[in-house]
Amino acid sequence: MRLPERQLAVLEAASATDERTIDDLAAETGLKPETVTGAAFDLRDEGLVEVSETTVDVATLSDEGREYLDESLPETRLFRAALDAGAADDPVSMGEAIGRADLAGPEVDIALANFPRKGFGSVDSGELTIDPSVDPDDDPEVTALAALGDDANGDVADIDLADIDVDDDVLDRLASRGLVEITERTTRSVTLTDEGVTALMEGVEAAETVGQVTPELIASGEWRDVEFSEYDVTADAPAVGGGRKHVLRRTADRVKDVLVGMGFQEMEGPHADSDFWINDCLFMPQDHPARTHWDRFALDVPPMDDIPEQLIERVESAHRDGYGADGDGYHSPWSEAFAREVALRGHTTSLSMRYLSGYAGAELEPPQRYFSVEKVYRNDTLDPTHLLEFFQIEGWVMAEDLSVRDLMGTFEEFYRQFGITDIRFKPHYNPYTEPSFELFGKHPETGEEIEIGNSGIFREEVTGPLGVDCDVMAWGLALERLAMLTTGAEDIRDLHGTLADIEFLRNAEVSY
Ligand SMILES: N[C@@H](Cc1ccccc1)C(=O)O
Repeated sequence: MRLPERQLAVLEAASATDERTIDDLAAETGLKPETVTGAAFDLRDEGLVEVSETTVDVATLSDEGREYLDESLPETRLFRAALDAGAADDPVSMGEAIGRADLAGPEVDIALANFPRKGFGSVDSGELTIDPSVDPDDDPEVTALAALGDDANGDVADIDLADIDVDDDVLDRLASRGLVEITERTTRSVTLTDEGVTALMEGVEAAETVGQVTPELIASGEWRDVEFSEYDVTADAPAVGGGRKHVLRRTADRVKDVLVGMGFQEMEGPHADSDFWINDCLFMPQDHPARTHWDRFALDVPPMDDIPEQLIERVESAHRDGYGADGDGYHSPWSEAFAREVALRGHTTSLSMRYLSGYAGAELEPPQRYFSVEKVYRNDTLDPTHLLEFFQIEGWVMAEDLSVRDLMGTFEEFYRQFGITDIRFKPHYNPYTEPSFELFGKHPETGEEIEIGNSGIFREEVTGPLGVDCDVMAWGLALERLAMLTTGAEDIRDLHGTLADIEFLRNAEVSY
């Protein structure tokens, strides 16, 4: 029989009568434990060994536990200091006992909490009394700490809980104090089967195998002749957490791919923009509540001066007098100075305005499709579905004769690419679109309908002054909400920010 070298080494080191652990075999063969595990599973598949598994609870002292093992628990030190100060006879002041015990920082609270709990004595109006019948060396927590720290070299080690005699309650207490950590450990052991013994007696030869293809093997052509070891995808291996793109960034990339695939071009433009592009072009009255300070991050910078004069005039006239023959304006104040003020954009519809007006590039002839996936800023209150900064998926289609069916069909097609087929529409109001619709999607975990976007067909009061004389349907969708639907995250703050769970970020998938 021929076996790959590592399998042969494990086979020879294994015994038919003694179970040998992976660690033993690794020490004997000089192979890494994960290599031995892989080889053991291969040998098992060939019927040459048996692999058994046992799970044990092991305890390890934490750094703090180790420290107390060397220097005594804070409450023990407090007891001794109080005893020295005569607290067995008369109460001593807490300050004096703490000073004598040389307790500092958090140790003081730890000592004062555990001292009465253990019946060492009492703490009353700033004074300590001790119970002289107590011997702090009999404290079961102290004995347990000593048992856990006691390995042959006096080093901290993992101790199999079955090997020591420590009460469960005491152990739980030490764990809740953060002095020991209890974990489950699986140990695998290997024994030769009859077939394994027979194979060894008949003689096994080592076949040289290659674990990994290298550029050298390919370049030299040697790969044709070597024998490759087989992969066992079920074998244990250390997890490698490599760097990867953030799930939100990957979702954004995916959104861009989908929209480009649907024939859209990407827009770009400034995060800090004039109120003109953010609001005035959208026929948002200047005294609209959302334009006041509580929704807007105003910036203390000079006003924006390079806005086309004629466009300003047309927009102002739409606000004051309305657009078209039967137009009726807002009859509310309109100030050019306010229009030129700069703020962080609260939506990326500012980019749509720049492009539709022809300011961002060429005059556009229908049909056209544009999008952006960019950050927006709102002075909202943080909660599970709101952040102060988020990504908006902005988009619009310019064409002759668009209808609500085009709008709905576009969203159905877009969300279908993410496996979302049950979006719902709700009539809505925006000052700049008519009709308007909010979009809702069902959260995969909670079943709740969450708002995922806002959309509509731009009013003539918007398109007219921009110089567009056909239909434009448009939307702003929330990237984070889409990611909540695709990843199942229930709180937007689980997706990014300081609360996000690193394991979630390592493993979250973006659906394709
Ligand atoms: N600007 C809107 C989205 C939207 C864009 C274009 C048309 C209609 C709605 C929002 O932020 O909610």
